[in-house]
Amino acid sequence: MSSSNTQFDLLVIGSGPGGYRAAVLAALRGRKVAIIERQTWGGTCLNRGCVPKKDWHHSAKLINKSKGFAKRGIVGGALQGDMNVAWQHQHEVVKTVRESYVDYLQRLGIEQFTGHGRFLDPHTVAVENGRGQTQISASHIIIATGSSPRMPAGITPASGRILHSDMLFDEAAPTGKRVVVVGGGVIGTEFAFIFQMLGKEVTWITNSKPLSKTLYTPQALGALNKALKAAGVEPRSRCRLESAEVTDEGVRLALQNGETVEADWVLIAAGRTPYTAELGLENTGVKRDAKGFVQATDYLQTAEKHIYAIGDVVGPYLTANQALADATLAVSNIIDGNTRKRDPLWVPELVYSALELGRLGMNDDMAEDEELEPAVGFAAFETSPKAMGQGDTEGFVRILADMDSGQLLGGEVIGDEAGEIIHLLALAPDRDTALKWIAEGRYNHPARSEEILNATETLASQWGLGEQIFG
Ligand SMILES: Cc1cc2nc3c(=O)[nH]c(=O)nc-3n(C[C@H](O)[C@H](O)[C@H](O)COP(=O)(O)OP(=O)(O)OC[C@H]3O[C@@H](n4cnc5c(N)ncnc54)[C@H](O)[C@@H]3O)c2cc1C
Ligand SMILES: NC(=O)c1ccc[n+]([C@@H]2O[C@H](COP(=O)([O-])OP(=O)(O)OC[C@H]3O[C@@H](n4cnc5c(N)ncnc54)[C@H](O)[C@@H]3O)[C@@H](O)[C@H]2O)c1
Repeated sequence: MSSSNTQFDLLVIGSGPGGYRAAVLAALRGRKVAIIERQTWGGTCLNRGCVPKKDWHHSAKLINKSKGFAKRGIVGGALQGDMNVAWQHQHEVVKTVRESYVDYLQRLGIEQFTGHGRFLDPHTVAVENGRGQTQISASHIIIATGSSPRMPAGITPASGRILHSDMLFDEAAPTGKRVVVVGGGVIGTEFAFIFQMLGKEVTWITNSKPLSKTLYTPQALGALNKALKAAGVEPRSRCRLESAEVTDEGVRLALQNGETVEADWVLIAAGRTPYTAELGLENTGVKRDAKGFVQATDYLQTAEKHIYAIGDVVGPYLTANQALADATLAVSNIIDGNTRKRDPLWVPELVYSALELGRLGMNDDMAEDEELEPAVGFAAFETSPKAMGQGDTEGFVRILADMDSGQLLGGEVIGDEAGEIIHLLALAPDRDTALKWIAEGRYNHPARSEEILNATETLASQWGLGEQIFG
């Protein structure tokens, strides 16, 4: 056993978007920081989540768009996908990003420990790897250990055949054309489209309508369904997977309605659970809830005042965007005292499928529940000169504002580049003046982002909010 005598200001356990960002922010503010990672640096998001998924989504979009290339004068026919090459491409991208992440940590003087972190007592964490144990002490500790895939009861993963999303990227590309995707949540909705575009024959099994548990409006989900259908992807809703067995030819899946589906491989996307295995929380006062999430206040402080927890391990909002927002908040609360509360509704959420869907803030039902009167500002991409030139006019911007004050209540951006455009709503200095800020902005023309301004204008022209927003 070796032992580090170094005392750190901050120790971060886990190097996903939450942990990585927290370490960087604390170092930028002059703190002495250490970070521990048990697996691959960068966590789920970089190695087996957002980053490789976006790489594939971009390829899927190009293939989908290529159906309309001929009428633009781009000849050669529609494009086709190759999953093996696509797998290699994301792998190279992830490797390059990972190297630059590790390099940045080094340049900031953040001490990196590779191994499994386990609390020995509330201020000491042991890092264990094949070479022995190091003990690290710190005044403050952030738990950022993320989550892992959940398999439905009785279903066991099997390499190349019965996969969860981690296996998709941690193992070689699965082979075979007949693919089943199980789950109508975010991963199911994204990968059913991606696999279909990469040349697979996708059967998509969902036990409820896709994304039905999210806050997207019926209009947004309707636009997504239309785009999925046009791409040849349709869910078989009200189907529940009961069992999956590996056969000589692939997998055999039994559904609750009595049907059997044969395929080469299946991706199971049935949710994720917080990861706190062997973390030694029993040696601290940190508590978990009934689902295993680490309990933390709105300041992200646990029952041990010097231990904070962020990202997926706190839940219930399992996005990199939330983990990044949490990191900013936890570091600020540690350094400046508890001044900032978690505000998940205002962290943008995105889905990358046959359409990009982005949203933040309240939806109509939530606004009405709060007894607010929402005015709806709307602009469709079908009249955007940029979108027309791109031949990509699906989708819209929809903004909710308070009828009296013009305060921003929430918004949706549906369509290509939603993940970029949504920042105009997310970065406004405050919600009272957000739409004024948009109204007074300077824009590049023609651009898809201008539809945010056009939707804001309809709040004035149709709802009489001209003075509040443009005055
Ligand atoms: C397929 C897929 C696609 C996704 N796409 C998106 C997207 O487009 N946009 C988005 O916002 N979100 C996306 N997500 C969600 C996003 O990846 C997660 O919400 C995010 O990674 C959570 O960040 P985190 O820092 O909390 O934890 P993680 O990224 O899970 O990182 C936690 C890290 O802690 C390490 N760790 C755990 N225990 C220990 C220990 N005891 N000692 C040392 N290290 C430990 C783990 O090895 C891991 O590297 C996606 C997820 C998946 C699965
Ligand atoms: N773009 C993003 O931000 C992004 C992308 C991917 C994943 N994520 C996060 O990762 C997490 C995990 O994603 P996910 O899609 O696995 O989870 P999810 O919780 O979003 O959806 C799981 C789905 O699986 C269904 N399901 C469960 N058991 C089933 C069964 N036996 N048969 C059929 N369907 C079944 C559920 O009804 C649900 O629709 C989510 O919380 C999500 O926020 C985010």
